[in-house]
Amino acid sequence: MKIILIGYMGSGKSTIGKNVSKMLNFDFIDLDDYIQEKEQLTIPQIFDRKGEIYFRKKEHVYLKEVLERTDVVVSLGGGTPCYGSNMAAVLSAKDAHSVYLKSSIPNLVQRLLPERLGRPLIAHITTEEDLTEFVGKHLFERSYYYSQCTKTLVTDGKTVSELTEEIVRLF
Ligand SMILES: Nc1ncnc2c1ncn2[C@@H]1O[C@H](COP(=O)(O)OP(=O)(O)OP(=O)(O)O)[C@@H](O)[C@H]1O
Ligand SMILES: O=C(O)C1=C[C@@H](O)[C@@H](O)[C@H](O)C1
Ligand SMILES: [Mg+2]
Repeated sequence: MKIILIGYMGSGKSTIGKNVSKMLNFDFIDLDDYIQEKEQLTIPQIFDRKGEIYFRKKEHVYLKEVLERTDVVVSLGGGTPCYGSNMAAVLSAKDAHSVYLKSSIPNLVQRLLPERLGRPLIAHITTEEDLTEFVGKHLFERSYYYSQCTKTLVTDGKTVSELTEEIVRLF
C-alpha cells in the first residue's frame, strides 16, 4: 500500500507523513527531499540556478519513480499534483490512497510567514497581508487538483499527533 499526502505549502505533509510512516512501519519519502538528494542541490538552488520549469520536469520524473514503491508514505511538494499528468499518475498508482491535508488560508499564512525563505515561490513576500493575498489566489487555483484526492482531512485546530492518528485510523 502507498499513502500519498497532498496539500498546499505549510499544510503539514512532511511533518505528518514522517509520523504516519513510523506508526505504520512504512518507509517515508518526502518528494522535495528526494529531489534535493538526487539533484545534489536545495530546492531554492534548483529554482535559482535552473529555473522552475527544470524543477517541474524533475519533480515529474521523480514522482513516477517513487510511485513504484510499496509500503510507503509519500509526502508530495505543494505544487506536485498541479502540473502535467502528476495527479492522474497519483490516482492511477497501484494500491495508492491520496489524502488532502486541507488548511485554512490564515493557518497557512501563520505557518509560512516564518518559513518562507526555504520556499522559492513565496520567499519574496514579506508582509502578512501580501502573503494572505498570494495564498488565497494560489490555493483557489490549486484546489481543483487537491480535491481529487480519495480522502480529505481538515487540519485546522488539530495537532500533528491528532492528524497522524486520524490518518493511521483511516488505513
Ligand atoms: N497541525 C499542525 N499544527 C501546528 N503546526 C503544524 C501542523 N502541521 C504542520 N505544522 C507546522 O507547519 C510547518 C509546515 O509544515 P510542513 O513543512 O510539514 O508542511 P508541508 O506541507 O510539507 O510544506 P511544503 O509543501 O512547503 O513542503 C512546520 O513548522 C510544521 O511543524
Ligand atoms: O507549492 C509549490 O509549488 C512548492 C512547494 C514545495 O513543497 C516545493 O516543492 C517547492 O518549493 C514548490
Ligand atoms: Mg514538505
